[in-house]
Amino acid sequence: MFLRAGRAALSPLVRSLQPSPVAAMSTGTFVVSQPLNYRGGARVEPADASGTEKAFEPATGRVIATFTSAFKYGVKLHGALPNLLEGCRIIRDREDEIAAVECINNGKSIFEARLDIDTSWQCLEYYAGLAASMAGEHIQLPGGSFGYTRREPLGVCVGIGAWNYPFQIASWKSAPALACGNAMVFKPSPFTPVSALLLAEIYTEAGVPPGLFNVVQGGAATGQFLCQHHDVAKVSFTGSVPTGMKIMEMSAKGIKPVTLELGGKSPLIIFSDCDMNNAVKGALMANFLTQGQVCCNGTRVFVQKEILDKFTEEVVKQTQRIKIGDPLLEDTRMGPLINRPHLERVLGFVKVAKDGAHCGPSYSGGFILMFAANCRDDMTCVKEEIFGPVMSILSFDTEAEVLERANDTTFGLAAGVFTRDIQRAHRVVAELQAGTCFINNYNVSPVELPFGGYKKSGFGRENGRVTIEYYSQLKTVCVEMGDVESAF
Ligand SMILES: NC(=O)C1=CN([C@@H]2O[C@H](COP(=O)(O)OP(=O)(O)OC[C@H]3O[C@@H](n4cnc5c(N)ncnc54)[C@H](O)[C@@H]3O)[C@@H](O)[C@H]2O)C=CC1
Ligand SMILES: C[N+](C)(C)CCCC(=O)O
Repeated sequence: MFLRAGRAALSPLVRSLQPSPVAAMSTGTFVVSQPLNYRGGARVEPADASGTEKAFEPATGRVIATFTSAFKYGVKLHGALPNLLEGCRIIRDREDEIAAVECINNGKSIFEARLDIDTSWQCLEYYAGLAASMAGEHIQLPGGSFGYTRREPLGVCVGIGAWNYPFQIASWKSAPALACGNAMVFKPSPFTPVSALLLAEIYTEAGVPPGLFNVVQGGAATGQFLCQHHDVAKVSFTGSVPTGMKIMEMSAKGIKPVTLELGGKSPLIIFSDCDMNNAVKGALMANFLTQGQVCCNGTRVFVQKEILDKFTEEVVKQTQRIKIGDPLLEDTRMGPLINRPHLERVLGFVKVAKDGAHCGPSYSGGFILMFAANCRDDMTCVKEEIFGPVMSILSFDTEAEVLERANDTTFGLAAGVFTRDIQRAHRVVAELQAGTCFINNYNVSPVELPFGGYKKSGFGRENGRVTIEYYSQLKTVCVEMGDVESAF
């Protein structure tokens, strides 16, 4: 039975930031006063404002922005390929400032926010390279005739984001969309409306034509409006399964392709021949990034019986060392959950888990961290996505048994295996029903690798070369070099 929590005294940001409109940020002081919709290359108040919403700083509960939701939208395509490399350079230059905004609005630690900004500029850099190498095929046909294919943009793509990786999600969607010659209208989660605006301004500064990347603020109604809009050619969505179903239904009416990055309840399998030190670090990476609010987290940790006690003991030891508190402090590794209703939802799972497993929560304010040992597969905390810092540990005997249990879920986003036996590692991942599998690591995200799910975790991919296919359409050109052989 183990738990650990606490709320550090909120203290001023010690890092000094570059002068900028949002400089000198420290916990409890940051306020955004500029408009949060972005259109035609500038921050604007929408003409068709449908009411205002508030955005909060999770660490203090303070309002940091009051913003206007929008409902009308028109975007023109320019057919210009944007300079993503320059965007990448600006993000790197402004990394500290963007990370601080992300940390304040989301609650994740500044340390982690910087890693997210790294994977964001890496994504722009990657697709800047791919944009120049996009090519079709040349196919020879009888009689000297031939055909070729060309990749063409889809048009205006809509990106709808969740609140857990606000800047990264906006980057992972917009970079491939723009690299393929599309325009994008991005709607962030109303909980985290701020950092997408920084990305929009960076694109403009990088010379991206006005109107190519736009930000529309709002909740479900704005999202629905965008999905149903007749000018929209594609929707890429990151969020929950129930919303994903609605997005697919709406898109089906317009025969629009969708990419769905949805939830998960991923297995992490630890065999007794693993490198224990790495396996424990892997389990922490699989569960506690962004306060556990990560879709691909390996929340069902299956540990082979021989090493269960030792592994559990080590996980507890290292979990107790995680520094919880003010997310803007350099040594903090875990901040608050996104908001109080979400905290209460997570605690609800914990309460139910306590009846069956050896565990227990401890919290104060928005901060909590716990795990449940000796879980059973039928427990609610093992079956349902919690989206919080709650790791469930289960024991197993054999490879065949653990594979069956690992796959016994309607989700299929990610999975992991720790073992020193290379044959077993590949045999096991081949059997795992998950779109993204890790061997001897977890939750690393090289942008060169496609990311996405199986089953109810969605379809389509983000990152990697293949994502070009999700943001473009293939035109086939058939060329006759002889005479027409008419049937008439
Ligand atoms: N697979 C992945 O990459 C990720 C999946 N998620 C999943 O997202 C969930 C948490 O994120 P939330 O923001 O709470 O999810 P959510 O589904 O409530 O909201 C996601 C986005 O959809 C918008 N939205 C809500 N209803 C809509 C509707 N009817 N039509 C159009 N748009 C609508 C929201 O305003 C928000 O921008 C978790 O279940 C998590 O697993 C989160 C991050 C990454
Ligand atoms: C970056 N990573 C792999 C930890 C999570 C990305 C998916 C998400 O948005 O939850």
